[in-house]
Amino acid sequence: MSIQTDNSTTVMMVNCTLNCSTTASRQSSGSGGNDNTIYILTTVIIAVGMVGIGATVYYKTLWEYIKKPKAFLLGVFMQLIIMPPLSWALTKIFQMPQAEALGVFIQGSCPGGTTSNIVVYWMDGIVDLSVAMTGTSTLLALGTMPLWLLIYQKGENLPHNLSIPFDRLAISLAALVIPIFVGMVIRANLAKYANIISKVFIALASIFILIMVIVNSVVSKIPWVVTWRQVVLAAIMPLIAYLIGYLVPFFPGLKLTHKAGRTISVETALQNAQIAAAVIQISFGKSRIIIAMLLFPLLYYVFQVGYSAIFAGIFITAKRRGWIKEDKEEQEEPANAGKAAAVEKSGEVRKTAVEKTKKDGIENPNFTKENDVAV
Ligand SMILES: C[C@H](CCC(=O)NCCS(=O)(=O)O)[C@H]1CC[C@H]2[C@@H]3CC[C@@H]4C[C@H](O)CC[C@]4(C)[C@H]3C[C@H](O)[C@]12C
Ligand code: NA
Repeated sequence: MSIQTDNSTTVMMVNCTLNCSTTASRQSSGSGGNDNTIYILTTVIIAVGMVGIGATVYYKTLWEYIKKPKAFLLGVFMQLIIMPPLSWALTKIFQMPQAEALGVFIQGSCPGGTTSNIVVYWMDGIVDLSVAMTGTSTLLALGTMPLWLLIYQKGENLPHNLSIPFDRLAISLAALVIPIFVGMVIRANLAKYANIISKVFIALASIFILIMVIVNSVVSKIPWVVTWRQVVLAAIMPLIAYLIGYLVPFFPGLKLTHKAGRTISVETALQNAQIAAAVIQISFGKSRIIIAMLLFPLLYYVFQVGYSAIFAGIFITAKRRGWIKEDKEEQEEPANAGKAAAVEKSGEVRKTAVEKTKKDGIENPNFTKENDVAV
């Protein structure tokens, strides 16, 4: 059994090596001349958001998470090792037709979405940890994505050579790492402005990403063919990912905090939909079967952001009403140790403020507020 396609596409796909992937993407933009503009605009907006995210990250805290890598490796493991087989299993359970199933698997084998950093910020998770996980999973995806897709191609007997858009994966990585670095430099050197910059930039990016989702979807001339299986899978896949991402950290030996669990949960569920769309467009841009695949990343993106908004809403409300109290164990998070160390080092804050920071387990943005008050 093979994917239904026309001969010219098969020839193109077979001949298509890594080098021609850019050409293929240019050719495929016939189906939507605005695709490159859309891509560049979206990338710039995300980069702006990532400067904001970077401005909440204190380099020492980030380093603490990388030095004690239990939580951060678990997130990367969930993202790169658990999600692909999970997506495969779901396509089997729902007996998805081959082309549609491939779209789902491509989405499942993608690295963590950069949107996770923003969601973790709204959800009062550990942004530093999220940044470490997204960065690492995007970097490692340069290797794991081709590997998973190769395994899938062999296992499912697919006739095509799937093209991995290494250039776009690299751009995705750069658009993540460089702006976060810029933001971290702001935090380290202009601590007074870091708070306002992070708030404004993250808010701007959140609003503009939403606008982009709507505008992009309308402007691109993709035929809107969606099957019920795609909708069902896009609806349950992020939900299952959220659930296992939340439960796994409670595994007896792991002893991770609720906050870390929440962060890993978001990181597991939020997949990079842009990369998935790029893999599909570059590999199948000229083929009619692209219709059966391309809308899945859009659906997945809409659902993952939708769930995130709902969970963040519930969480924030529960916290405001005092239904949720962070555990005592939260104090032992390396984040707080790092922040407390930062406070001590700055020497501008009285000992009591240090104690309070430790006690409350305050996150970075608040820490500066604390700092400002105390100075
Ligand atoms: C704006 C969104 C991602 C924003 C974001 O935050 N990106 C960071 C990476 S991450 O995804 O968070 O990890 C992206 C994610 C999926 C995209 C659709 C995919 C199908 C289709 C492809 C066509 O070429 C253009 C129109 C099209 C409908 C696309 C519109 C828009 O571009 C969408 C919604
Ligand atoms: Na992240």
